[in-house]
Amino acid sequence: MFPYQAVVLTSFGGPEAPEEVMPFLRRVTAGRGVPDERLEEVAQHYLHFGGRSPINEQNRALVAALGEELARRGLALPVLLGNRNSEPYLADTLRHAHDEGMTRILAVTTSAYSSYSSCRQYREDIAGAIAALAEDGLQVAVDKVRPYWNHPGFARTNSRLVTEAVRGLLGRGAEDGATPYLVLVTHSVPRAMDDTSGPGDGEGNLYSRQHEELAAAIAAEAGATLGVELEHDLVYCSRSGSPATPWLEPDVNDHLRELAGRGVRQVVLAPIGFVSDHMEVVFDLDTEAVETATELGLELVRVPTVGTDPEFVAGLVDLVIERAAEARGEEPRRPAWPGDAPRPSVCAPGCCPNLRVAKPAACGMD
Ligand SMILES: CC1=C(CCC(=O)O)c2cc3nc(cc4[nH]c(cc5[nH]c(cc1n2)c(C)c5CCC(=O)O)c(CCC(=O)O)c4C)C(CCC(=O)O)=C3C
Ligand SMILES: [Fe+2]
Repeated sequence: MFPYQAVVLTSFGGPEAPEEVMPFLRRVTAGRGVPDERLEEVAQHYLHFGGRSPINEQNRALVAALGEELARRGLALPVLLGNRNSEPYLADTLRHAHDEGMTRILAVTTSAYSSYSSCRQYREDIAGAIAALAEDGLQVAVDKVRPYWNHPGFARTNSRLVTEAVRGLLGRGAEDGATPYLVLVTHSVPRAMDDTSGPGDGEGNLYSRQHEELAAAIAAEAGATLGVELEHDLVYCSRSGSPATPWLEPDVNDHLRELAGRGVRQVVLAPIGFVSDHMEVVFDLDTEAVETATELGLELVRVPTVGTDPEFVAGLVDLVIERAAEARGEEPRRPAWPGDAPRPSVCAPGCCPNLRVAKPAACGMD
């Protein structure tokens, strides 16, 4: 028996028209201490693209790809989309699912790592959606697949995409024979959020450590495949919040300046922190960082995100099957690369805490 009646791709959401931009930004930042100047700046990023984020279309493509891969494995499971910050909202999606008789649902988030923003906040919003239905006497149960930063489907796909990008640059041949420099990039978060990422017992900084570990593994594997010594750094983009609050650094633009100063001429920029080419990627990287690189005379190649890459999609379906086996009380094989420590599918109590207000969170032991 398959324990779930549907999969819900649980994502951030984004605006699709200019008039949706400010309401979206206010919803995302409610109670999060983001200054108005920052909101106006980010509104301009969206308006630069006609007020439309590419994220929803990308999620719809992933929903379709997941449905096809599930069907290919003999699992005729509906795949739904539920967002945290724009339509279709998660609560509405779960309500429709309940109307169709689906009461046990598996969430797959579009976020791979451990931290409050990338894991617990999704769990809080899942709990909020379940509570909204419960107010109307409707019961749904939601489980979630584990954070998949080190699931081979995500990690190895990133590694292959980086390898292909570096190979492309090597093929063109730098006149001085220099190897391109690999810069891996993810969303910055407040230092306090990173410090508390993970389950307390000496495991803080899980967010930055997971990225560091994957970045090093990719650099080593791509270098070995191509027979070159590939230097790499992990950097951060999309810093928000108050300028007085410390966030993870270095910023990608500052780092490109430093690399150019050290004589680097070619950079491969790999957004390993994101699963699709959404606004952070098309603005903060493809617009802003590309502009910085151009000013510096750096050649920059941006690696694609995993998107709907078949190896990534197959990995997500593997995770669905793994979680279903766990729900049946079995002990499935839980592959991990890099390392040998897959994250638990049910989060530990107090994992990646909300540092502002205590809120109920689903898919965990608290
Ligand atoms: C770790 C992380 C991810 C990766 C994990 C994941 O994917 O979830 C992520 C993804 C995303 N973040 C997104 C958009 C925004 N994030 C903001 C603000 C913030 N993000 C934070 C963290 C993260 N964010 C944090 C700590 C803040 C500060 C406010 C707060 O403490 O919550 C703001 C407010 C304005 C600003 O200041 O930038 C916006 C508009 C979009 C949608 C893009 C699109 O529309 O295409 C996506 C996928
Ligand atoms: Fe964000």
